[in-house]
Amino acid sequence: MSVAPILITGAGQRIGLYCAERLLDDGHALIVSYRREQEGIVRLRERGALALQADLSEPSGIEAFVETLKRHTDCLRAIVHNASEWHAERDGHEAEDFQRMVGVHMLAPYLINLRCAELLRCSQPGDIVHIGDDVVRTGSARHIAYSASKAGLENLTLSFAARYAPAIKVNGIAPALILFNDGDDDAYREKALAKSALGIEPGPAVIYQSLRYLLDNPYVTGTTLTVNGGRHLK
Ligand SMILES: NC(=O)C1=CN([C@@H]2O[C@H](COP(=O)(O)OP(=O)(O)OC[C@H]3O[C@@H](n4cnc5c(N)ncnc54)[C@H](OP(=O)(O)O)[C@@H]3O)[C@@H](O)[C@H]2O)C=CC1
Ligand SMILES: Nc1nc2c(c(=O)[nH]1)N=C([C@H](O)[C@@H](O)CO)CN2
Repeated sequence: MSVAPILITGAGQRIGLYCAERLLDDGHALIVSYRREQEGIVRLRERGALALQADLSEPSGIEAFVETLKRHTDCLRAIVHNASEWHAERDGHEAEDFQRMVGVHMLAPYLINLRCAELLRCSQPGDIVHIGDDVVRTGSARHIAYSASKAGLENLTLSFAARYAPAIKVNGIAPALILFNDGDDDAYREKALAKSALGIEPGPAVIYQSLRYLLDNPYVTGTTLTVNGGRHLK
């Protein structure tokens, strides 16, 4: 097992949980953040991961998480910012949702990157990976605030890559449809699949392949990998 742990946020379910398990399979020590205690977190603990509870939507929760993290480690191999809230515009909740998504998608990566760069410098190299969204390329009529917050995250990739080179590489992954949600009906699924040239729901392995590439490639920084099935071709 490699000594310096990898931190992945939002690892309680779906893509984050899948990538956390694959990192463990590949012999990495692992620290995860979660918001709700779920079966996936129990399983990660059983496999030796350190699980830290955190709500990353507000400054106090983010700072408390960083303080707890630093009590458990003084070295990190990588930080993967995966935690995310995906809200369409909701009447009467626009400002609250906007602030929450800017919090989770921008403020949390911003503060964690600033506060934890010292931990990453013990690894050669250190890596930061932001999980964004291909929707940044076009915007979204139904997820305006979500798309804008992910656009901000994509810009953080450029700024932190410039600030932290050469000791730390900073990159992004911009997925389009990877995994449907349980409540997605057939009509929604058919419409979503038709938006890409490849027309499939690929599942989380394609995100882990992208994460693995970024962790293993010593000559890539300031880059956002598009993993969108060719949506830009339609
Ligand atoms: N699924 C897809 O098809 C696509 C996903 N993406 C991006 O990929 C990443 C993973 O997607 P997916 O697995 O679907 O994500 P989910 O919607 O399943 O959410 C991932 C995790 O984020 C955590 N989270 C949400 N809000 C907060 C918060 N305020 N503080 C701390 N943690 C929080 C949740 O924790 P808990 O469960 O404990 O509440 C959840 O486990 C995300 O960044 C997403 O935006 C981009 C495009 C497509
Ligand atoms: N945090 C999340 N972000 C996103 C999700 C999700 O389930 N959780 N899902 C999508 C969709 O797959 C979209 O890409 C296609 O409908 C986007 N972001």
